Amino acid sequence: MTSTLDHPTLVAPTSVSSTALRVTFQGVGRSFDGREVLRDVDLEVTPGEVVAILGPSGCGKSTLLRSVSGLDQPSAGRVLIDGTAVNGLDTRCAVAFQEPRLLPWQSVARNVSLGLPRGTDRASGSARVAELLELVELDAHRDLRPREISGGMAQRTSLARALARRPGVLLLDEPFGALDALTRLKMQDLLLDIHGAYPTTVLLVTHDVDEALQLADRIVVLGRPDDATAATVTQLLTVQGARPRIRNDEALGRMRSSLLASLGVDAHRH
Ligand SMILES: Nc1ncnc2c1ncn2[C@@H]1O[C@H](COP(=O)(O)OP(=O)(O)OP(=O)(O)O)[C@@H](O)[C@H]1O
Repeated sequence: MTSTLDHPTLVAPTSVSSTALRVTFQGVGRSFDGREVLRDVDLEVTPGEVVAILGPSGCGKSTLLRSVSGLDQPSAGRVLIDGTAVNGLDTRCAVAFQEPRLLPWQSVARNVSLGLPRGTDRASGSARVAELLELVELDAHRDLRPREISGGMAQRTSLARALARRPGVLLLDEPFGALDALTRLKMQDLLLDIHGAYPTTVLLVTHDVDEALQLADRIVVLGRPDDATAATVTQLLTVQGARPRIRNDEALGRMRSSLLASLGVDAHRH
């Protein structure tokens, strides 16, 4: 990778600003074909907060995230953004997935511009794209096509595209899950820089306990209590300490062990 992410000092472009929005889950439940996946999820995410969602595979993390963007509708309860119920695709949110989902025949810059709100005029659109490319350190690579860039660069393009519309809520579904370990750590640092420059509300689904501990203000654990058939919030933890956090900090280590145990993993083996 040819980026300068090894030097993560970032000067926030002054015009990158947004209104971070509150997200409220009220008794959210979801069943598919009569099979209950989620039940009674209640959670309040404050504006500008970073909340990580952990839980065993298939417990409904992505489904919960999709209910915020309107990509999926709960069968019970509701999701509110800034006090208004989500009803269909919600333009206050932007989503980034594990796969960057870039258009292969378009340049990096053009892919980012696809995230601009409809009706953005040409001049402010290209200024916005230039700002975002600088933010994710891709300004030197703006004319390359997706096949010419690394997985990490593609994921940075996807993040920039998600930020293009200045979302009040940024939804990240395993955004770094397909990246190698080193790129993943750099992307976590970059996400903190992005959040510093652009302090929107972030909901992050991850399988990685360390990633959650590094990035989140709070961690939500979804699970099925006492052999219940559906998952709900089984733990809600506040992560202490300003970010970036020291990765081998003792208190974080204790939290890590307890999270791994609650996910059914023996911390001594990992
Ligand atoms: N559109 C759908 N139709 C039917 N079943 C679905 C649909 N979407 C999700 N499911 C089911 O709901 C359950 C939860 O899926 P979801 O993808 O939300 O879990 P997850 O916790 O994100 O999983 P993973 O960690 O493996 O990504 C799974 O059993 C899945 O098969």
